[in-house]
Amino acid sequence: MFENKEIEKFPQALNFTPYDKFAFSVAAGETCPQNSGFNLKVCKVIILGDLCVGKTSLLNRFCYKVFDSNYRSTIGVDFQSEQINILGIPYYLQIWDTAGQERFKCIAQCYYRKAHVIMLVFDLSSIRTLANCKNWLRDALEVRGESDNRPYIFLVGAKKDLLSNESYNSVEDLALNTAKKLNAEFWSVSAKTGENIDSLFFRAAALSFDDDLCMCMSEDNGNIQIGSDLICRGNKSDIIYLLW
Ligand SMILES: Nc1nc2c(ncn2[C@@H]2O[C@H](COP(=O)(O)OP(=O)(O)OP(=O)(O)O)[C@@H](O)[C@H]2O)c(=O)[nH]1
Repeated sequence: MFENKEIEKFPQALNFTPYDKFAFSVAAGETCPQNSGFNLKVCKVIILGDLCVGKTSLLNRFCYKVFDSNYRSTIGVDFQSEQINILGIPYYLQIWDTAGQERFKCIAQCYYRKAHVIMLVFDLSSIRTLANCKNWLRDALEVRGESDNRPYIFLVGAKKDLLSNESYNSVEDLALNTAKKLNAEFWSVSAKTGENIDSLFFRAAALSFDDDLCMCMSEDNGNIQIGSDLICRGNKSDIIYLLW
């Protein structure tokens, strides 16, 4: 069931049985047995950042594979739901696009709660918008409920197509520095060319999916279980590694 390259990286995969594949489908809720204890969740992503940095374009490129060079400011908030498949397992990304305009901030903040992923977007060709990312993150974390987990943070440099290699390299250093301070992963993307857009959202989904799967699996004497179903022998981190 696993590719040779995966087995090379992870020899224990040889011990996995065809039942494992079934088990992962069960984990996705396709034929979820009663009391399996697994409830597949949606990954909530919120996209934040200054006016006109490219938030809506990011969403449109990922969900509709289109790019529009005309600018229409977002009013309040908007959202799209996108299904992706991870090893054949359906998983949902609920992506919230917020307005960069200050006057809509209060409205958008109502939607920040329980986010699994925060994407802080800045325009690679406007360094000022990078500096503001820390404020967007501060505001988003402030409205988090006490029981909410800390979301995964992505610092996303948009409009990469507008920069020469030389200017990109100097912005990248600054962005990496900022990402480190914010405990974020830095990604540079272009909604115009599509560069890195799918990879960015797949990465966000993968991290969130890992968490969901980890929560639903239990480990007992080297047996991995979902609810009362034995799915394989090994340990949880090995399985997660195999999935990605
Ligand atoms: N060249 C280039 N232009 C882009 C890219 N992404 C967005 N733009 C342009 O930048 C402008 C603003 O893009 P939007 O996606 O609307 O920006 P936004 O951050 O959603 O703006 P608000 O909704 O007002 O906060 C538009 O004219 C887009 O066409 C990109 O990757 N490359």
